[in-house]
Amino acid sequence: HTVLRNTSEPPEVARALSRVAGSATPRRPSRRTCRGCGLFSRGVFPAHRIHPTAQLMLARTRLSAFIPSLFVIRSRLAMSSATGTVTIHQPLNYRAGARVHPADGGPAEEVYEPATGRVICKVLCSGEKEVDLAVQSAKVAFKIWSQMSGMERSRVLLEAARIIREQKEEIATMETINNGKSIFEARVDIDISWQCLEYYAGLAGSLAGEHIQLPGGSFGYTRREPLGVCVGIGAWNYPFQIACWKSAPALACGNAMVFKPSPFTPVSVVKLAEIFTEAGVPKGLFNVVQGGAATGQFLCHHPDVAKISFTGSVPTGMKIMEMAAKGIKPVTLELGGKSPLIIFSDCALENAVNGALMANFLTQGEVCCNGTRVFVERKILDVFTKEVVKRTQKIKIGDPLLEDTRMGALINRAHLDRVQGFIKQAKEQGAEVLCGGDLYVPDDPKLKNGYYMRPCVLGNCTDDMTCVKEEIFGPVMSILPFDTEEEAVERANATKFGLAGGVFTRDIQKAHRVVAALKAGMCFINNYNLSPVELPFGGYKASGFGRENGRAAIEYYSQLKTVCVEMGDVESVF
Ligand SMILES: NC(=O)C1=CN([C@@H]2O[C@H](COP(=O)(O)OP(=O)(O)OC[C@H]3O[C@@H](n4cnc5c(N)ncnc54)[C@H](O)[C@@H]3O)[C@@H](O)[C@H]2O)C=CC1
Ligand SMILES: C[N+](C)(C)CCCC(=O)O
Repeated sequence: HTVLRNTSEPPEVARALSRVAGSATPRRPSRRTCRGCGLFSRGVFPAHRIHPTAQLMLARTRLSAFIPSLFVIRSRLAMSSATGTVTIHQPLNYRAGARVHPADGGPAEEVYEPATGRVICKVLCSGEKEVDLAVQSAKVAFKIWSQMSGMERSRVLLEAARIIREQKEEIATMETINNGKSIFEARVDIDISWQCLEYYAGLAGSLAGEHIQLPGGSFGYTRREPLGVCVGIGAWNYPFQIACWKSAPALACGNAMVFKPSPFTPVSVVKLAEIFTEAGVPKGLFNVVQGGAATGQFLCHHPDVAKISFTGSVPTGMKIMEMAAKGIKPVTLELGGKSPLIIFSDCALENAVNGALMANFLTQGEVCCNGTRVFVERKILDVFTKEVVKRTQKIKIGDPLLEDTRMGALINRAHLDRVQGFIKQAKEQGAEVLCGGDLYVPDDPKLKNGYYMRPCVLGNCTDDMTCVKEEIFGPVMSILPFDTEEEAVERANATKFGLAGGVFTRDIQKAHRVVAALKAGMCFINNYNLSPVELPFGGYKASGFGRENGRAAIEYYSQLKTVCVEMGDVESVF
């Protein structure tokens, strides 16, 4: 019924695509078309009657009208998977369109639920053979996917976005259980994830080259071509979202992907792989290999990998770049930060306080672009600090699956200890703990072994303190007074990092002047930590290079071919 396209690809892709196309283009019945399938009746079937085969279509439509209510039930079930109850038994690798156990690999590693400290599953780290199988499976799918038009790829990505929306509650719940962030935030992450797929679905159909006239009627043109099999390596703070930020532009450009999440958060990305398959990507287009550094190294060294996109720490980023250099592979590096947030005395105070909380305490402070160095103009230092402390003390910590929780548990015991170590050192170096910083033990007995701490505000800070220089990746804000704009900008830039920065002021000229002077890839004026997928995101200096999101990401997942066409004769110099 919905033959909207050429049928040169394998039947499963054709079937999936026509299903997608069919559901994406509802047909309005007209007097001369069949009310069921929308086909022109050719007079054989009177307009008021329904084409017999279309009765099946109508039944399907009625069924799909019923399906949303099934999803509501499913979502409610997902929501009932309370903290401390979930265990995962399914395989966590995904290859050639199915969950699989790795063909080889190292020992199994335990995966925790940060809210309770319980083991929710074990992850089998993939070895060289498994990595190779995943790359080979991606290569096969790449041959099909890269030949499809942008519009065809767009339909599949839109369908994947739709399925994510539909399963949002289930995915967000899993993300909360495995990462420890509040369900409130996890839902936002999943929204940003499907929006990212929608955005690149929108761009896929418009990817094009140029036509350039040359003398004598000759001409040249450029083709924007995919790179091949891309590797995505993710951090644990935004497991599902990072996978979408990488796979959406990669797939829109016609690439295949092998993704390795952090071994701390292996769960939700396999769901994404299943959704891509359900949406109609060729089997093997998006694969998941689980594991840590060793698995990552097999991926980076693989000769058939065309590109590596990495999100993680600066030290690992350096290693990735070294490995990529050996194979002349392009890399995108989204690394850490120690971003400045500059609050001028002419700001709207309440907005600035809200901004400072947004800049520091999302996802328990485990956010790369956090504005953890809060420079406050001395004139408002006291009032600002007092208000920030008051609001920080009110943040509701606890069971991340509860609706009113705003801060859950940190990723694991080792990381919690590390953050605690930074606070201890800050005190030794002369900083004053204005609030929080201590461990938090919830009343609920099942949460006793979770990794909670109270969000912390540090006063009396100076630029040379470790807490001001190093990325803590926890809920710790350092407040630093300043007197002049020049001083604030200079101190803001005095860091090896350059991921983000922010300014709060009512003076628009000052706002633009200051962000223009900040050496950072992502700047905010009068807000912080928003993530519109339309805007490019990425760092300067040690925070990495390449961009995710926005049109800019297309550059990093495609390459340009130039074709020079001679319309005359060849004039040889020989
Ligand atoms: N700029 C950005 O967008 C973001 C940056 N980050 C940064 O990530 C860090 C926290 O995340 P982590 O997972 O602890 O970072 P990490 O660098 O330890 O690990 C990141 C990923 O790299 C893998 N990996 C580790 N060693 C490897 C190696 N030798 N070869 C290949 N892969 C390897 C890990 O298994 C994981 O999947 C923070 O520094 C944070 O700032 C986190 C999120 C976003
Ligand atoms: C979504 N946002 C802006 C809060 C953080 C994104 C970067 C990261 O993965 O840490």
